[in-house]
Amino acid sequence: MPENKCIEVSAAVLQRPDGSFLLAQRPPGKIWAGYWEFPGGKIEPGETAHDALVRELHEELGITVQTAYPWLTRVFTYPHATVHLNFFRVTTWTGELHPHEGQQFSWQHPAGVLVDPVLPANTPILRALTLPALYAISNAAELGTEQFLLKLEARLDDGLQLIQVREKDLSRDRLRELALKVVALAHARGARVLLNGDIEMAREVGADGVQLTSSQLAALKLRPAIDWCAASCHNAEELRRAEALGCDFALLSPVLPTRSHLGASYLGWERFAALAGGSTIPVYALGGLSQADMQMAWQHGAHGISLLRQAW
Ligand SMILES: Nc1nc2c([nH]c(=O)n2[C@H]2C[C@H](O)[C@@H](COP(=O)(O)OP(=O)(O)OP(=O)(O)O)O2)c(=O)[nH]1
Repeated sequence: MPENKCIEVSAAVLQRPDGSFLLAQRPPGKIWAGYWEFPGGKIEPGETAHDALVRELHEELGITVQTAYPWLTRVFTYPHATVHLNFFRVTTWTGELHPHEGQQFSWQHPAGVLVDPVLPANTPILRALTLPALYAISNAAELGTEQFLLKLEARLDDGLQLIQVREKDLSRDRLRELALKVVALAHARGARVLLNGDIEMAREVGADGVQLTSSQLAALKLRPAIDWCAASCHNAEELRRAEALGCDFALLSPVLPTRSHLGASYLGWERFAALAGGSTIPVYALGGLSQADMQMAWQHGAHGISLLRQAW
């Protein structure tokens, strides 16, 4: 088989409301037999990635896909070929799961996958699945620190899992103080915190990661050594840069007009979809949104949404 052969593949992250997803074991006789993967297969000539997904899930599992959101893509080179994987999140389907090709299936949770081994191309995909749909941005600037911390506690109790501390008006000392409190509250409830723009302080306060500003993204030659590294992007060039730097996910904004940038231009959902489509890292939609926009964001290729005022 020629080395440069690139196989187009569609794969489904079949998700249940509790967040668990289905993995399938590759059957004997196939390349990488015994390895666990997301159900799917090769795109046939003339098919779209979505068509192939629907066909494969019908053939392999006997189900009919009802809702499939385009999510991530990934190119990976195996000794046998290079694969271009198109991952969809499938949230509704009809029919009972029935293994038509004799393979094993297992529902797994993002917090800890218990089957082994998983196809090597899928490692970052499993990590991306640990990211929640909602990414909340702090708003101590408008609420005041005390009020913000009270609201944060309540949201954490409601299940908030990912927070960005972004307070441009605070002095470094006040920001450190706030970030330490946010990290303590969040970690007590298993939530993660990223600090905007300050890699050193993110480490100092024990944050889980850093949210790079677009100017940091442009200037950095290497991904900062910290568990989670996200980037704030506004166009295709910045998104490609975030992917190339090895960022774990991106924010893409502004999707809609926002109160903080009145009169500024915004992307709109079609442009958002064109930019986020084909991304190799999860993209959160940001700007002028509310929780009610989640479905819209998923339909346009977002991993989820990021909220500032509307989060609290
Ligand atoms: N289905 C699937 N394939 C994956 C995943 N990750 C990954 O690297 N791959 C690779 C393995 C294979 O090289 C390729 C899929 O090809 P395949 O041989 O399974 O496709 P198929 O089901 O159409 O098989 P066949 O009809 O040609 O036998 O993509 C994944 O999560 N799901």
